[in-house]
Amino acid sequence: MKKYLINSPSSRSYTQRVFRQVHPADIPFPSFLKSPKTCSVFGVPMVYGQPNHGTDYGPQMLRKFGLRGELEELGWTVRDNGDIAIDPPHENDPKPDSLLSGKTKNCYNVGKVCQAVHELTFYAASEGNFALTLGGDHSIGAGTVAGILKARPNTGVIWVDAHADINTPELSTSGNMHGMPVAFLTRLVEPTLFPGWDWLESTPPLHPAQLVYIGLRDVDPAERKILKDLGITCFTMQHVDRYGIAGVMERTFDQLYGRPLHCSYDIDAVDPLHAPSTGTAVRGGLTFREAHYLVEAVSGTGQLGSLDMVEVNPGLGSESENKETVEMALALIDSAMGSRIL
Ligand SMILES: NC(=[NH2+])NCCC[C@H](N)C(=O)O
Ligand SMILES: [Mn+2]
Ligand SMILES: [Mn+2]
Repeated sequence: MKKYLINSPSSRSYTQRVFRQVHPADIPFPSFLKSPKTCSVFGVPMVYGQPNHGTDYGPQMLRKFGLRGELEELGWTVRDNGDIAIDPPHENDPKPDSLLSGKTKNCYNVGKVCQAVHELTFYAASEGNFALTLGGDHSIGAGTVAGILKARPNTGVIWVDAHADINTPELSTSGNMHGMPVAFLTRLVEPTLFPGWDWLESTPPLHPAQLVYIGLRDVDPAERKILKDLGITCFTMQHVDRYGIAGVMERTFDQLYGRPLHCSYDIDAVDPLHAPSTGTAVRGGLTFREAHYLVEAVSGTGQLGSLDMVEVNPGLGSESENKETVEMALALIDSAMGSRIL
């Protein structure tokens, strides 16, 4: 019998491995990745899913702070595909019928960027590569996850975020599309109603049972209802308090057992004390160690095949805040890719 209840007794299998494994060499190699282990890196300097400048500097800053060298040190063959070209939205871009579909800022632009991104992650994953996507704002998660699902349809998605990003255009109060990718992925939204999004129909929908949230603490009222109606597993910050991050990870792996894993890490899941430079910071987030343990545990399952690091905005804060945020994001990528203390 499948267990989706967060309080169900643990199957232990993942957990035992998580605690046994302390060295990257001990992490079991996912059967769906080729050898030598190869990481395809995609920069997606996207800003049009939200109102701030600066998320477009995310990819180049992560590279500048030493991404490639650190991945290579962890034993990865790195294929850095550079940044994808993103055209700004144009006033002649097709617009959805607003009566039918509510508010979507830059709908066509975001859709087209996600289409390009889904082709990249699909291709990388089909070749047996690890797909590492550097954002950019979180609207691109609709693209990364859709492409991964096309290549590995039974993938389990761990959405690490202060926010649920599951607003539908109808219900969104901001109209910012970085608050909507999960609604598109789970098909709460009919892709053909939205110009730029028809390609999504060629990808498998994300089933609610394939999705787990960790770190939530700022959920809109309409999102709360959706999460409840769909029965999506949410580990809010209150659950982190209650079970501890290790308990949350155990429960996550119980639900997603046996699936390849994708982790979509919004840096705003981390407490603003450690990652202040992000557009929608919310206090009361993951501590430095909780944020790391989360990805160490995911990596320790030996099932992680793709990762997004998004919403790093090195243009928002002071110089030291920006540096701290980029360093935090980079350290989290390292942990997800196999870095351990000992
Ligand atoms: N990826 C993010 N940081 N999303 C923030 C979303 C905030 C809010 N729920 C909205 O829909 O606008
Ligand atoms: Mn997000
Ligand atoms: Mn967020």
